[in-house]
Amino acid sequence: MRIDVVSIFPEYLAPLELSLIGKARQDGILDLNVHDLREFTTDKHRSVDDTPYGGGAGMVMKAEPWAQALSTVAAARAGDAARKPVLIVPSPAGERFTQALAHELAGEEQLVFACGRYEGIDERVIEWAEEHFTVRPMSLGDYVLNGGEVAVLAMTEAIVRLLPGVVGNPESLVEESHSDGLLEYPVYTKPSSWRDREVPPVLLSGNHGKIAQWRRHQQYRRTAQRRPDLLAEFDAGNLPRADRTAL
Ligand SMILES: CN1CCC[C@H](Cn2ccc3ccc(-c4n[nH]c(N)c4C#N)cc32)C1
Repeated sequence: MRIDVVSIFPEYLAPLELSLIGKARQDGILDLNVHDLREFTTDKHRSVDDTPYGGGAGMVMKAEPWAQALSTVAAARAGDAARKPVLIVPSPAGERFTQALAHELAGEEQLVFACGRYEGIDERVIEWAEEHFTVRPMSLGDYVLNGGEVAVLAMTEAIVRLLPGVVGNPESLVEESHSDGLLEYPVYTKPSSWRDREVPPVLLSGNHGKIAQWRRHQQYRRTAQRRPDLLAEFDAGNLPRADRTAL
């Protein structure tokens, strides 16, 4: 997978050199390219913003630097030339980023992220970009950040970790939160007794059927307690009757 990120703060993306994402880059699984938007300006002040038409607080990001940057990225396309790369525009006004979307986007050959700042990017850029990209405004969550970079860090990690060869044990991707519509079960490790708190005995039993049943039940309990909205969506018909009464 190729990922291109355009930002006025390229150093914000430095954490993508670390840990599993960094290893994916070293292993050739991920080709990550970060571009400084100011490299695509032409004035001596390297201007990327200006005052908003219609008035209002703050500044808006100018269209031309973005068009120059995104055209350069589009030209460096990876994979099937007939398939437009996906341009993800982090925005509080975007579709909500979810684990399902992470899986969908992990199937793309190239992703481009446009990190806005100030009050956002001139809307005509989004309209123009449709010629070269499949444009998807996307929100990390229902709260306001100061720009798109934090969202790109989170989205990139959520997507890239799903690529084959990135996570050591692919099994761990199966039972994690949101992978099957439920929250993940609690985990424990040595020592079995810690500050008078014991590991649930079933986990020490060696009975894999009972352990699996206990873990599934914990998933339902946690989801019911912490995210009843998810349980409403989840097909409760999968829930064994004994587990339902215990919720
Ligand atoms: C129009 N608003 C006004 C308030 C300040 C905003 C700053 N900003 C500028 C670019 C930009 C990009 C993403 C996000 C963002 N916020 N929350 C999320 N989940 C996001 C995501 N993805 C925020 C951003 C812009």
